[in-house]
Amino acid sequence: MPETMMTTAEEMNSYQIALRQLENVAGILKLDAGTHAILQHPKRELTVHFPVKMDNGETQVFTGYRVQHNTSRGPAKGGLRFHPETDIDEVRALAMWMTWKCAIVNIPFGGAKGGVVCDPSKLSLGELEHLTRRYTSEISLLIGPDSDIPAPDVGTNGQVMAWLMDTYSMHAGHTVPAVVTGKPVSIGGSEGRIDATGLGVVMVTQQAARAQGRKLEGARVVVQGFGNVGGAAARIFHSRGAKVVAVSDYLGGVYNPDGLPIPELVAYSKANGSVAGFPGSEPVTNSEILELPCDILVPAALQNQITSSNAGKIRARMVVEGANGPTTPDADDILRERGITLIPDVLANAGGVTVSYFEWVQDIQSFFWSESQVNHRLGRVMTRAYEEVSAAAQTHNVDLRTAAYVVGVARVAEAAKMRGIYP
Ligand SMILES: NC(=O)C1=CN([C@@H]2O[C@H](COP(=O)(O)OP(=O)(O)OC[C@H]3O[C@@H](n4cnc5c(N)ncnc54)[C@H](O)[C@@H]3O)[C@@H](O)[C@H]2O)C=CC1
Ligand SMILES: O=C(O)CCC(=O)C(=O)O
Repeated sequence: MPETMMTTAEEMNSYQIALRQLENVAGILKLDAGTHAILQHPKRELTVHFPVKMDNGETQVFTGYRVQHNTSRGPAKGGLRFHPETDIDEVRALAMWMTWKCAIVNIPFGGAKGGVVCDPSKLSLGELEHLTRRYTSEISLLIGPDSDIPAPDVGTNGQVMAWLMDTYSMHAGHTVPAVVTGKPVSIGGSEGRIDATGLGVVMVTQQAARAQGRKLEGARVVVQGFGNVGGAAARIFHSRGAKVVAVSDYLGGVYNPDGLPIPELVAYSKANGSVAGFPGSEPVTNSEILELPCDILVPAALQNQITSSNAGKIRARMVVEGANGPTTPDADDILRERGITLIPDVLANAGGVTVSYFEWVQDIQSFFWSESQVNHRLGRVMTRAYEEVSAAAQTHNVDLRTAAYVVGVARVAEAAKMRGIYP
């Protein structure tokens, strides 16, 4: 039985936090005990240990996971993380969050996530390819275009997705583009997928700002994490007239209260492997960056960044969760009490999986859309999801995270009930 209540909120791991969040809405939704119990548990988990021949001739054994949380609404969907500190509970939490996220944006997928315990920055390109191909072979029991479709997450990218697609296709004996999303466009990826998560973050921020009678133009934005999500979000905020005053990556951050020239910063980061040291800016650490004065704070790196230790020091009007799980439940309470609006991960970063859905549809049809078609459809999905979550917040008089869970969990429970799988 998953344990949620034995530990204080700050000591909880990501899976325990995910269970606590589910528990918070079980009462509102009057979930029966059987349905609640089923939603607490991942449907299927696979742990694999697999060898990779390293460049120095030695064999190293890596551990990987693929967890499918729920498939009531469709095939399991979710990213693949390469990170030295990933573990089964992190992957379980991320899989559960995918289930709710797909339901909130109302796309026909369940939730899954994968992980390999490794530091991709310490692997050569060849080692990374061998690791990806071997992991794909090991999880090929589970994945497929009708069953479970991986995508990029922390530490993985379009190249990794290309190797995954190729390995799966070699087993199948023919090309199967729809087995994975976030692929390069040249092999069946979708226009717009690279920027989709960041664009979705900006779209929901714009809606929330409008609802508060504020504008994005001139708003001060701070972004923690400068990868696929944070980098794109910073670029798009900048292009829409917001003032991005600070950004960071795992090596450190940079701050300029007058606004950073984001296109130059992107070029600097590409050339130097980090934003740290960008000329004309002050250095900030990854904890300092969260406490800078701003209108919009976007944590877009990892989990548990905003905790009870720093939530009282956040000086943003709005926190928009680009990352999955950056805020602990205790910090949620503190931010709410301080009147800081929080747009939760399962809504704020759902643009990525939404365009992954579009990619899967295009692959199945072998009929491809332009970037403006993709972005237009993404805008419709994000707008509707934001409106539905806001409406649930008003109806139940709850914060946006609870409201998002009300929408997502209700849809999953309803699908399960209709299929007659659960009581
Ligand atoms: N890639 C996607 O489409 C989606 C990603 N997400 C979530 O967004 C977050 C970021 O993912 P990606 O951008 O894809 O990963 P990424 O690997 O492209 O980038 C991660 C960024 O965070 C930085 N970082 C790592 N550790 C850090 C630390 N301790 N402090 C500050 N920065 C740190 C890295 O230097 C890098 O700039 C994750 O929580 C992921 O699950 C959510 C939805 C979709
Ligand atoms: O694009 C996808 O399928 C999943 C992206 C992802 O891993 C996430 O939303 O956390």
